[in-house]
Amino acid sequence: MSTLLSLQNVCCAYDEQPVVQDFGFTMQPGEICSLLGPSGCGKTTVLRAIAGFESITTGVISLCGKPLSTPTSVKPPEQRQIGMVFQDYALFPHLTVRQNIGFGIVKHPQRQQRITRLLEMTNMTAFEHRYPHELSGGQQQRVALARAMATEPKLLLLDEPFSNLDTDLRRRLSFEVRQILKDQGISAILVTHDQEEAFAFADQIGVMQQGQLLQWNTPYHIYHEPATQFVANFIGQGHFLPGQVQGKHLSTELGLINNPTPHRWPEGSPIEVLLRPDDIIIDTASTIRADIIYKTFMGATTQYTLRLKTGSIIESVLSSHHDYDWDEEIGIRIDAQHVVVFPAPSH
Ligand SMILES: Nc1ncnc2c1ncn2[C@@H]1O[C@H](COP(=O)(O)OP(=O)(O)OP(=O)(O)O)[C@@H](O)[C@H]1O
Repeated sequence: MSTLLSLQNVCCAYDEQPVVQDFGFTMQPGEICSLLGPSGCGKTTVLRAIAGFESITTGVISLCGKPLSTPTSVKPPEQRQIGMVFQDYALFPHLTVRQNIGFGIVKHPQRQQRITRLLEMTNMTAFEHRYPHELSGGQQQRVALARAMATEPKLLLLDEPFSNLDTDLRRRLSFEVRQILKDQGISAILVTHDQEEAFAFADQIGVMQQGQLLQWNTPYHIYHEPATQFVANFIGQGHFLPGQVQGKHLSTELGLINNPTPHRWPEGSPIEVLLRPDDIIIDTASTIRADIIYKTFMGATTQYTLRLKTGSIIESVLSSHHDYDWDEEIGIRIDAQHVVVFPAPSH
């Protein structure tokens, strides 16, 4: 399959101040990706460079093998066959839903049929004669999506499109939009700082920090095999427990753990093991004891914050059928499928 989008060694700067550095990834047709990272890390700048609103200082951005941006040439946004959906919907207030959707396809030979199809696809047929101010936030975002899809772009760029909506609607709409994109085979890049949204929406996720791409992989691999400590901390919950390399194992205060990379560090090297809440289970017979210092009931599960005898803090998530009390001492053990280890930071 030929590559849809490729970024190679892309750098972007504002007033000669670099904000995106040596950025690179590729996307296949039909893929949905997400750029995830803390505020100010450069997500929107990358998206705007792909759309053609920002120039690049090094590297190349190509679509279907043809360069869109190089440091010396920038194809204008309207010639890129790339659609964009923004956080604030950006609908035309004086146009109806139908007119908004049809705005970019005035010369389309089957304009009315296409609009009707897009109205159906986004479940907005009943609202076609309304104006944007007569719509809810979720409905406005559906119209913005239909308008962006009207021109049949090769790629859709979604810049925090759900962030103005309340949590419940955000989850539902992002699920719906993913279905529409997948049904239509439309490729998309979602920019978000909400990791749950990125996990639910994207086939591939790029985690960014300070203008750099730290890891580009599936949500599963990003969660279970984070490439750096920053990714491990940023994604999901978890605590690092200190330990040492001991043969094929890692020696920790929770006992010996299988070392997934036994040849990586010499015997005795200080390391840190990432333990996710689902890696720690209750075992009443265990000699490893921990005190419950905090407990959060979450419906189907309860999350316990546990203090080990050394003072280290870890977390455990359990079915809420079990109900342990604050301050209760419980037996625990590790049941980790994916052990993530980093060298201990040198102080
Ligand atoms: N027009 C601009 N002029 C100068 N600096 C800018 C401009 N736009 C963004 N920046 C800076 O570039 C960096 C990256 O900004 P960007 O908007 O790409 O980050 P982001 O990851 O999308 O952030 P957020 O999640 O808060 O939207 C930030 O430090 C920001 O202050």
